Amino acid sequence: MEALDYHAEERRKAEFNLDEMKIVWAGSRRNYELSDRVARLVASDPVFRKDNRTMLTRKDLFKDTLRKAAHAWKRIIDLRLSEEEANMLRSYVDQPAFTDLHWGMFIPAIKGQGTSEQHEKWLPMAYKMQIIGCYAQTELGHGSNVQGLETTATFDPQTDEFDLHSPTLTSSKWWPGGLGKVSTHAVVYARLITGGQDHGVHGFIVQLRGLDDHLPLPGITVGDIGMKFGSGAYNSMDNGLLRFDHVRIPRNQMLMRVSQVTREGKFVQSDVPRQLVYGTMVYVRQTIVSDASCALARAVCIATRYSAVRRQFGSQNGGPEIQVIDYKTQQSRLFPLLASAYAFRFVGEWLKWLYTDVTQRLQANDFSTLPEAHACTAGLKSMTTSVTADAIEECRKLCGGHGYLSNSGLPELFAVYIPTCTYEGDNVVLLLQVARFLMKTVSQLGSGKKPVGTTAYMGRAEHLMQCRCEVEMAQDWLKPSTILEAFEARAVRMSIACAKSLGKFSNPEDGFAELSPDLVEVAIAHCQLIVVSKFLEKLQQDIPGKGVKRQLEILCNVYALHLLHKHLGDFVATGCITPNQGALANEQLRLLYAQVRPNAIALVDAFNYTDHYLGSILGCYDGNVYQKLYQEAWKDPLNDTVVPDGYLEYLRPILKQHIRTARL
Ligand SMILES: CCCCCCCCCCCCCCCCCCCC(=O)SCCNC(=O)CCNC(=O)[C@H](O)C(C)(C)COP(=O)(O)OP(=O)(O)OC[C@H]1O[C@@H](n2cnc3c(N)ncnc32)[C@H](O)[C@@H]1OP(=O)(O)O
Ligand SMILES: Cc1cc2nc3c(=O)[nH]c(=O)nc-3n(C[C@H](O)[C@H](O)[C@H](O)COP(=O)(O)OP(=O)(O)OC[C@H]3O[C@@H](n4cnc5c(N)ncnc54)[C@H](O)[C@@H]3O)c2cc1C
Repeated sequence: MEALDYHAEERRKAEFNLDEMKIVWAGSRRNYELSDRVARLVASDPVFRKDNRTMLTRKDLFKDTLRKAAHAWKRIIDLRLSEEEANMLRSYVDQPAFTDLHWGMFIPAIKGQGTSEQHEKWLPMAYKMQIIGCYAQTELGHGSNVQGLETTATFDPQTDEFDLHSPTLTSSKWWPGGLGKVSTHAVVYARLITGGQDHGVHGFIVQLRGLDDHLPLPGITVGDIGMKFGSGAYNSMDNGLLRFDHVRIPRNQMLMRVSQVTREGKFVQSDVPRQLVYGTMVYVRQTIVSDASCALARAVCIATRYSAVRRQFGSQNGGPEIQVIDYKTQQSRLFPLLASAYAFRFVGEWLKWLYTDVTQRLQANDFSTLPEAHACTAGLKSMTTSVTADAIEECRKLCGGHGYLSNSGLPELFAVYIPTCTYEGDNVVLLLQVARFLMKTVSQLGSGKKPVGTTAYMGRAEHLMQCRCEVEMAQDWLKPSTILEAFEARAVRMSIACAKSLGKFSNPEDGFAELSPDLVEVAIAHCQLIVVSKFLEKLQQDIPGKGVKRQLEILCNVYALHLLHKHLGDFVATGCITPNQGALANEQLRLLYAQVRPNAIALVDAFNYTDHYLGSILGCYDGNVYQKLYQEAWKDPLNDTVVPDGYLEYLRPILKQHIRTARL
């Protein structure tokens, strides 16, 4: 007998070819097929079960993580999975683990900052997981201010070694994932000191634990920093603390691509910019943008499917009540998030291209695009994670009371996701980096140096400062060039206004500090422009499949116009549009929501998430929500007994006392 599909009617309404949309979402047919195969592999494996995760104690959760990581590694070896498939498998296992840092930061740090000899020595061991590494940069006293780190690595020419030391309490390494209980090695960031001179922060490969007994090596104190936000969630990760008491490592364990220390103890700075020491962060920020689209898509998939099942009010003549997805307020909260998931997917694709391009240039000693790559990765990491974190919470509210249940999947998704706003660079700190880059670009506008890449629009500042939006009717807002010009004009006008205000300060740094809230807004406007423009560029491509391009055009317009509506103050105050044109944009937005509505379920089906990965009763594919919620409730350990533990000690005496009091 065929299983019931509560969404069948919704699926029939779709006006586009779902299979083709799945390919667009995955990036290519090949990606789709790989990802689909790996997702099913994980979903069908009982070791990767995760429905009981939030009930586990920290110790049990951690052991479960080790078990899953070991099993994942076995599957990767047995099935001879490629690096790409292995990464997919780890992400579908969906449990933060030391392996994220080993593959995601330790190996990239060695690859990006190590010499070829260091690659030859360390990478084969790391690839085979004969050593496991983490990325130990942040300290108890400093995270954002990397140049303020206190751990020292002092060169001793007598022994040809570095002496690693934690001189103060605040110099203790604090937060690195995988450090607390697992890593045998770390790339440690410390101040390099030679001949009494401080050369700033550099990376060093340091062994932390014995490879036979896993015990900390002499001079090393290491442990876990404790429970974090939420149940389950990021508590599967052993974020750690680490102190060095004059730990000795050989000279050749300093990562020496950017600068070197000779046998005599001479510090040599190569032609490579010192910012390359920060290269791993650029790499990870880029991956975080793609991950944002996945997390956002996941929350939106849950909220959309549930909104189609849930009915409240409006029954007529005893007929069914209204599906909550048909309420305009629900649509105006949900559909912009759906559009944002697609928008972040495409900007993530583009950012991956940008990162690959800058990496190839760096290999050829062309460092010209590094500042832009830094600004784009920093800004988009910040913007996409902030939006996604807020969106997950919004999706929880969109699911009403049931969204608050752990088995909706949303509380744990929120808890696991929100630290992305902090790690790999606090989002405000990163936006200020973007603002610096923009102010520098504006200051060079008169110099004849033509802005390129994502700031090319500033080269048309003269036009953008005085252009007038030509929208007269709601449908005029559907013209891509109209949308793009409005976003460009807003970004350039906000930038130039801030630059002018900065010019009033005698000390530019004082001005930057004073105006930093405005500068953050400028950076956000610029990042939103990037996302809108990359979505529009995507639509220039040949996109096959009945109705697929049309749906993407609708989503792109929803994305852009909801931003315009949300930031109407900016657009009107800078004179880019009139209040009436703002009202027309809102009118058009309502019409667009009506066009999204029949396609909503199919648009989230296109993410191709398995029920295992979604981990949500409210978001399950067949929509059989109520029966599953009811069955699940009985699985809670509190329901193992009819009368709860503690009744005799604590409840009964009160109840009896109540009876006695009543009798008095
Ligand atoms: C190979 C297999 C791959 C397998 C993949 C496996 C899949 C996994 C996917 C990946 C998942 C990863 C796991 C996720 C979990 C991550 C856990 C989180 C880890 C961490 O949090 S690590 C710690 C991160 N810490 C930070 O981000 C600190 C933030 N602070 C900074 O970055 C900098 O200090 C700051 C604030 C940007 C700059 O401070 P400032 O003091 O002003 O800077 P400097 O004086 O040092 O330099 C100024 C100068 O440099 C430019 N700059 C700054 N940063 C960069 C950079 N990154 N790149 C290029 N240029 C940079 C800056 O703009 C200034 O330029 P000027 O021209 O103005 O001088
Ligand atoms: C779950 C998790 C995992 C992590 N994993 C790792 C890891 O594997 N390896 C590692 O090395 N680190 C790791 N970290 C540390 C992380 O990178 C830092 O916490 C992060 O970079 C933020 O730095 P901070 O904690 O010093 O924040 P702070 O800089 O102290 O931020 C506190 C507040 O001050 C504000 N602020 C700071 N500077 C400025 C400024 N210049 N202007 C305006 N406002 C400012 C911030 O916006 C924020 O509101 C992890 C952190 C978390 C939460």
